[in-house]
Formats: sequence, C-alpha cells, structure tokens
Amino acid sequence: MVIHLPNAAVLNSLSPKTRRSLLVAVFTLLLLRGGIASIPKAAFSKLKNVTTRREVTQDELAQALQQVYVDEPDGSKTLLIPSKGYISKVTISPTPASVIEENTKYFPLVPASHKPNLDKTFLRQLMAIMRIAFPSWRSKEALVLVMHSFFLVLRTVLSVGVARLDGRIVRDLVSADGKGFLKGLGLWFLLAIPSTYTNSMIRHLQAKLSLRMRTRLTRYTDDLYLSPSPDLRYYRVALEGGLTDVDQYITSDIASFCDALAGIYGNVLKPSLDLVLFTSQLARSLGARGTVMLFMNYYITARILRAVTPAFGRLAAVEARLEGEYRAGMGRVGRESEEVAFYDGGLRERSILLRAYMRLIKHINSIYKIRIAYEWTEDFVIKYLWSAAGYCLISIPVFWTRVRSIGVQAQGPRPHEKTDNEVANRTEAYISSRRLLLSLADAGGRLMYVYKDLLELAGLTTRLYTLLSTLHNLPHLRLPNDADEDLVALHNVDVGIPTAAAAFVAASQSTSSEDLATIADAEESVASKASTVLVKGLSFELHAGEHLMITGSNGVGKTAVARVLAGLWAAQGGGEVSRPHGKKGVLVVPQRAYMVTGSLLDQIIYPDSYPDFVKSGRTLDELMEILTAVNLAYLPGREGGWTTRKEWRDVLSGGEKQRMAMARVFYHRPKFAILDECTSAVSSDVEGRMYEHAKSLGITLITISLRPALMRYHTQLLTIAGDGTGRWSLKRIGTAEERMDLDREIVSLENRLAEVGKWEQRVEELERMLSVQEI
Ligand SMILES: Nc1ncnc2c1ncn2[C@@H]1O[C@H](COP(=O)(O)OP(=O)(O)OP(=O)(O)O)[C@@H](O)[C@H]1O
Repeated sequence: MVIHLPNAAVLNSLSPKTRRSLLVAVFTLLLLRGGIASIPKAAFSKLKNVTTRREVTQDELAQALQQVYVDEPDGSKTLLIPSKGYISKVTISPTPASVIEENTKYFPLVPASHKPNLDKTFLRQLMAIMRIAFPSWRSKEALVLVMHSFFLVLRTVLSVGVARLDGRIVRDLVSADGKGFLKGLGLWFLLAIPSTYTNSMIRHLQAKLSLRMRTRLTRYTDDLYLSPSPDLRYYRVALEGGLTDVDQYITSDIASFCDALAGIYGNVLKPSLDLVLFTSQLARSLGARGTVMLFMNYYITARILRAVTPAFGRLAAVEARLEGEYRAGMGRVGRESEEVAFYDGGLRERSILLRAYMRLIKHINSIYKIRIAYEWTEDFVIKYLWSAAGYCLISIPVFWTRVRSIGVQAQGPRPHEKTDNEVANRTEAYISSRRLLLSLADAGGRLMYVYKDLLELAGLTTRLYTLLSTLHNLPHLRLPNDADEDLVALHNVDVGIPTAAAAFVAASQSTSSEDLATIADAEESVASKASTVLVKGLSFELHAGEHLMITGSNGVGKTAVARVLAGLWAAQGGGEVSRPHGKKGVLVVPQRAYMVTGSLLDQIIYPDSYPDFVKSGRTLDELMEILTAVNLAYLPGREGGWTTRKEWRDVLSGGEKQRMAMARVFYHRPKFAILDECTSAVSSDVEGRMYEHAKSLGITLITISLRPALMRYHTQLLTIAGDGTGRWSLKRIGTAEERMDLDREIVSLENRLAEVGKWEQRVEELERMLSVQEI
C-alpha cells in the first residue's frame, strides 16, 4: 500500500489543530504499516507460552495424548496440548502452599445474608480477587491493559478529530470551497483507517484481557480446589463448607466475571475520557453559562437513573445460582443414565429438570421485565432529554453570545468568502458541536449503563468470592500420625460424620461482616452440638501380615472407619490415628469402582500418570501379568491396545471395573489395602484368587464386607454393633491351623455343593423311571 502524504504547501494552509489531527492519523497509519502494530501479535504469542509449533506425525500426536505432560526439573509441568496437527506446550507451575496461606487473610467469610451491592464489601472482595487475576503491574496482563488503554485513548482523540473534520467539511460545502472540501474528504478517509483499526483492536484486547484473567483465576482455583491430602478441599467443600455445584462456579462464573470486569474497564475509561474531552471542547464554545448547564444535566440524569435502577447485582447472583442448579441436574442424568434407563425414569427426570429450568427462566424473564422500565427511562433521558438539552446548549452561542471559534479553523477569511463567512463559521460550529454532543450523549449513556454493569459485576464478584473464601477457610485436616510402615493403629477414636466448620457456622448466623467476631460463640455451639458418632472409642493395632475384616449391618459406619483411616474424615473424641503415609502406605479401593479419563493403561496405574509410569521403569509385560492376576488379560486385545481411549465407565462391566480396581492395588503394592466391598460383583473363584495374590505380594488386607465367606482370608474380625450405641468388638479369627481346618471344611462343603446339580439330575432320572413304570 502506498500512502500519499499531502505536500508541504497544503500542510501549511491548514490550521495547527488540523495539522495535529492529520499527524495523529498519519502516525497511526505508519504504525500499522511499520510493524509496531504487530506488537500485540508478538506479545501474545509470547503470552501463550507456545514453545513448539511444528507439524507432528500421527504417532507423535498419539504419544502426546498419552503423555499429557512433561515434568520439569524445577517442579513445574509442561502440558502437551495437541491441536490441529500441532502440539502446543504450556508450562504451568503449581501455586505454592505459602501463597494460598498468605492469601487466606484477604478472603474472610461473608455473612450468608450479604446482598451484593456497590459498597465497601464489593470493593474489598474485588480487590481480593484482583490479587489473583492481576497479580502485579509487571505481569503480562498489565501489558495487555496498557495496550488496551492506549487504543481507548486513541479512539477518543480520533473522535474529536472526526467531529472537527465533519464541521470543516460542511463549512467548506456551505461556503462552496471546492478545494477545501476535497482536502477535507481526503483527510476523512485517512482518519477512517486508524479509527476502524482502533475499534477492532479495542475489542480484541478486551477479549484477551478477559481470557488472561480467566486463565489466572482458573489455575489458582483449580490448585486450591483440587488440593492433595490432607486438605482435600474438593471432597470437603460440600459437607464442611456447605457449598454445592462448584463446577458452575469454576467453569461458568469465573468466565462471566472476567468478561464483565474487562468490559467494565473499557466501558468506564472510554466514556469517562470522552466526557472530559468533549466537555472541555464544548465548554469553549458554550461559555460559562452553558458549561454549568451541562454539568447540571449530568447531575440530574445520574439522580434519575440511580433512583430507577433495580438491584441488578442480586439478580445476577441468583441467576448464576439457578444456572448452576439446572446444570448440575443435567450432569446427574448424564452420569447416571443407565440407572435412570433401567427404571425408565426419563419422564420423572424430565419433570425435575424442567422444574429447575422453569425456575431459571422465570427469574430471567423477571429480569427482562424489570429491564424494560429501566431501559425505557434510560433511553428517554439519554437520547431525548440530552439531545433537547444539547440543542438548547448549542443555541446559546448562536443567539446570545458572539460566535466563538471551535472546530477546524482556516487561517483567516479569504477575500472571496467574506459574505458567506459568518454563516459558514456558524454552520461549522453547529456541526462540530452537534457531533460532539451526540458523542457526549453516547458516552453518557454508556456511563449510565456502566452502573447497571457494575451492579451485575458485584453479583458475580460475590459468587466468585464465596467460592474462594469457602475454599480458603476450610480448616486444615490433621493428617494421621506417620507410623512405622508396618503398622496401622487407632487409639480411642470416635468415628463420626463431620459437621460444618465453626467459621462457616458463624458466617451463616451473622448478619454483617463486623458481626463475624461471633466465631468463638459458633465454636462453642459446634462443640456443644453432639455430632453423629457412629463408632465410639475405637482402638486396634494391625501389624503387617495380619488381616482385618470389618463387618456390621448396613449404615453402621464401616466405610466411615475407612474414611478416618484414609484421612478423609478427622478422628474425633481426641483419639489418635497412625498409619504409613502415601500410596505405598495405605490404598483404599472404594465401593464404587472409579474409572479415570484416559487410556486403558491409565486405568491400571491411576492415580499415577504416564510420565510417572515411565519414570518408575515398570513395563507393559508387568501390567499384563497384573491383568492376568485379575482375569482381565483379554482386555488389551479386545479394546485395541494399551493406548485406546474410551469412556471406561460405560465400556467395562460392573465386575470388570471391580477387577480393574484390584489391578490398581497390585500395581501400587501398598503395605495396607482397604477393600470396601470392592469385589461384590466378582465371581467367588476369581475373588479368592485375587485375595491370595494380594497376600502373596505382601499386602495386608483390611476388608469391609458383609460376606462371611471372605472371613477365611483374615486373622481379625471387627464387628460394629449398629444399635446406635457406637459399640464394637474385635476378635481373632482362630490360629493359622484353625483357619486351615476351616478352609478345608469350606472347600469340602463347596465340593459337595458342586455335586448338587448331579444329584438333582439323578433324582429327576429316577422320578422319570418311576413314572414310566406306573404307565
Ligand atoms: N456425607 C455424608 N453426609 C451425611 N451422612 C453421611 C455421609 N456419609 C455417610 N453418612 C452416614 O453415615 C452412616 C454410615 O455410613 P457408612 O457409609 O460408613 O455405612 P456402611 O456401614 O459402610 O454401610 P454399607 O454397608 O451400606 O456400605 C450412614 O448412616 C450414612 O448415612
């Protein structure tokens, strides 16, 4: 593209102001052409942390899918993200625990009764969230913000230039100055290029800013939410923090918050700049009287609109909550579709979901209705009242004062223009002022909208703050004592269902932020309220090589004992729990088999990842041996290899999933394995072989089961009474010899039972023979 600049003579004939506008336009155009405009692009490719972008082969893609990430020596991880034939590498460093600890003081709990509004609490909450979303002025977000601000200022400057040029073109038209008119038109096109580019850059940078803040907040929230033992916030947030539908908060509310915040910045800065600049420009032509009237106009408008603005913040928060409930309902049906289908419960589920949807829609509809009145008032005030006021203001210099000079001025009246000069100047003043006033009305309108946007932002801020403050304030769980690696012991432990932490009870009871000093009272009330104790004063010591079976009727607290042993529930009653730590210490296999997203290989090594598997030096042959031990050796062949990725939850049968869970135990080989009814769907011969195999690997078993047939694999029996008293008893299941005798008796009984079919067949034959004789 070739840019023809006006020659020096033409430039000299222009007023200094026109020359300045022209210079801005030309400079911006040069930026566009000269590569400085490519700064954003260069900066963003850096922001993406993309270190490798070359086309890769199918094998490499499959490898990246399997590998997921690479561990870096400094503790960070480089994620491998395959997309459109490329692999992007994104380095992520986990948020250090000290930073989370440090941030806790910025996230005190808010009372449950708090209603979002534009007040001190909103500012405090926003500042706390901004510490995470926008950590410092040296961050990459700051660079995006600076560029965004630059383009916002540039757009305002260009708007003033456009208004003046508009006036000048009409002046030249009225005074029939053809040469001036053509020159004006040329400048008009020149200004159009940076103006339009500026607009698209503003939109682009706003979206970018929102995305960057979203990434920061999502990463931080994920680190906080998916915290490893002993915090386990993802597990405890509902029961102890009272917060449900966390997925809605993390996936949707964070995005809405960032969009709203990035939008507000542009919506506040641009109209505020416009307002200041346009007002100062207009004040020059309106004089003192006009300027005072202009400010009175602003004041009255703000008062009217404030009076008619509904509580948009609270409405937005309720909308997000209802969205979350509806989404959770949908997710539940998707997750449990088979169970629903067996009961043919589609209609019932539909009515439940429809109810949730109708509640949401009713709420959104009511917001729309409220908005009609608000937007009607706003439009009336901003468009019509302001325009009428504008006409009156413009008339001031025309009717009552001498003609003032605004807009693009020529050096002086030219001889042939003398007669038309006054009319032309007045037209120019009118057109420039009118355009400025229209822009002013637009800026004012946007600022008024900002009030509504701010209220909505307050609602979203409260939602996000509630999530972050709940996660930050979950009290630390006390880890069980790290015992000698061959011992699991409980000393005088009460096993009870956890209750909400004292801080949350205080927040739910108090009515204002200051009132939160009642935490001490809440602690007392929590302590005085007897929590449901399922098992009282439980004590036992289990050394490696002994095997414990826990039994008792349904709901007595057998799994609860496993939760305490695993560190999911705190030991109550001042008792002590000791156990070896880590996956190699105690591994729990829960009642419902869990299948992770990923390949067949990932199912066996869970919770380890593929890089952990590679690092451990274990081989696929070993995995095959493990699958053989659980009678699943056919799986890699049937499913198309180790790297096949499927929805394993649906693909594997109930029994196969339970056997896969046992394969995990054999892979990790912990010192102790707690098996919570995890072989209930496995045939008894395979179950027996799996138990024997576990023992041969040196794994000590703690089995929770109601089936006496499993007793033969254990040396101790813990029975929970289940009469509401929390009583329990611990017995030895005979000596090794006694157990051998029992085993032998069981085997002989089973053999005899196996012959029952044959005997029944013989009875049938005999009966048939008898009936033949009767005829
Ligand atoms: N998150 C929870 N919130 C409230 N109550 C709970 C929670 N988890 C368990 N309980 C209650 O604790 C009691 C013991 O539960 P647990 O799962 O330990 O029973 P169980 O003995 O393992 O039963 P089953 O043999 O049926 O598996 C039950 O009455 C259950 O309702």
